[in-house]
Amino acid sequence: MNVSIIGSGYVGTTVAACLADLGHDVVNVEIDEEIVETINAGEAPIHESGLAERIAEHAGTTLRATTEYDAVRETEVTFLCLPTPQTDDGSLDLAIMEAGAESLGRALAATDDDHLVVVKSTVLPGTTEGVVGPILERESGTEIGDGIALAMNPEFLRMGTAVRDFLEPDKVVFGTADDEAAATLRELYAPILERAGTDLVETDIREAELIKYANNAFLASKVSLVNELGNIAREYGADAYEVLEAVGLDERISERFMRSGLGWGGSCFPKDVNALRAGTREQGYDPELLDAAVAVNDEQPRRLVGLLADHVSLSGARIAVLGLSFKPGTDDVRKSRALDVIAELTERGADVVAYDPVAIENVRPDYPGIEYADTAERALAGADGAVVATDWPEFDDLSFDGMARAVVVDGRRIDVDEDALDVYEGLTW
Ligand SMILES: NC(=O)c1ccc[n+]([C@@H]2O[C@H](COP(=O)([O-])OP(=O)(O)OC[C@H]3O[C@@H](n4cnc5c(N)ncnc54)[C@H](O)[C@@H]3O)[C@@H](O)[C@H]2O)c1
Ligand SMILES: O=c1ccn([C@@H]2O[C@H](COP(=O)(O)OP(=O)(O)O[C@H]3O[C@H](CO)[C@@H](O)[C@H](O)[C@H]3O)[C@@H](O)[C@H]2O)c(=O)[nH]1
Repeated sequence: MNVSIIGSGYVGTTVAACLADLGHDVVNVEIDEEIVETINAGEAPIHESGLAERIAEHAGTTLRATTEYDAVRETEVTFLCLPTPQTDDGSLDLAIMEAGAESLGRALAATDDDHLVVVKSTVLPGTTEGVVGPILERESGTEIGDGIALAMNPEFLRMGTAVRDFLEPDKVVFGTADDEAAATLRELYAPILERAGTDLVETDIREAELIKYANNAFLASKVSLVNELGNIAREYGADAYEVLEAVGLDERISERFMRSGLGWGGSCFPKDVNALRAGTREQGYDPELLDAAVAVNDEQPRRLVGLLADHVSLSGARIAVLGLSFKPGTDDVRKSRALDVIAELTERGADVVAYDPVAIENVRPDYPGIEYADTAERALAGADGAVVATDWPEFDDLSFDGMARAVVVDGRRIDVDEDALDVYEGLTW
């Protein structure tokens, strides 16, 4: 099938390379010329395991990139993989989606061929039919349902495992308004759907939109609940990891997403939970549980620094921060809890020296006032205290010998020889 993908970021690039790998002819439409050139040169614009090989194999044959929206006319299906960020008040910002839909609609005005437009970006219920659809109709001069069909196909991939998550998902969700659109999506996804273990959910567009938010709201709230239980465990002098491992043996609960500590960050959970909270309030409903999930999450970095302050006088102290990315396996620092830890430490007068195996250059421009080390050992050398903010595997069994005083507060439960330290505090154990 001939497919176009609008936007070539984490989602768009992954989906394009994987669909090419499944045998489709794919064109990426992207406004960033550097990304376009990178893909056309057979290279990956982002780092994701399994992506570079796929782009190298298919670029120039069944995968290409362009800045020209006209390319969509050579295809039958277009996926919108554009960013849906949050505004300053936390609500969903649709400006980029609207601009993309306008360009797509204008490109489709010059063809009479039937076209299926699939929203893959995360958007609140009603957006696909209430915002994207009308823009497409206005710009193309074609009515939805009479030449242009609309669908919503949310994406559940995680950063760091994007290719595997796309090709081997737990579920695929198609939100469609007509049988033909659903049939097209089934054909496009056939190899993925044939895989044992992939559930297909076929529903209406509004439900598909909400499934994505409900999924992220559930997972983020689960981690916040796990963190609250972790905080409670600590009050009782119990080990939250032992407690929650046992709790997770109940199949109704599941052992996954049970790691308590510093909380959730990244480019999705914070913005999606906030968009859902803001959108829901507009509908007249107070999402109190989601508010509480955010409040618990916001408190964890302060709790971590508070624990350190019990042992180290922070003003003028040299404090090593181990890990900057929002989770291991990525250089993404968007809404990383490590940044909240740094802000809190700095506010309390500490001199921060930070280390991360890959993310330093993404932090440096916004935090020029702190020191950066090129190894964990160098960050620890002479430090009065250390905090673990990201559970990078290389922090397991790290030597803290070089510290002025080995005071370590761990927000992620790494493997540590506690006996070799002066003080070891776990945030939730
Ligand atoms: N990153 C994830 O792990 C993930 C997972 C599932 C769903 N999502 C959702 O998918 C959507 C896309 O997220 P992302 O992380 O891929 O975003 P991203 O910021 O990584 O990439 C978006 C790309 O779109 C391009 N772009 C912007 N305006 C454009 C325009 N008018 N025309 C063409 N290209 C344009 C940008 O240059 C950028 O390369 C969001 O709604 C997000 O919430 C993200
Ligand atoms: O037990 C856990 C699991 C996760 N986290 C934290 O939660 C955040 C998010 O982690 P993860 O879900 O692995 O990362 P993302 O790549 O942001 O993926 C989420 O967000 C994507 C974008 O919407 C969705 O597609 C994915 O399904 C969803 O897992 C990170 O800060 C993790 O450190 C914990 O603290 N404890």
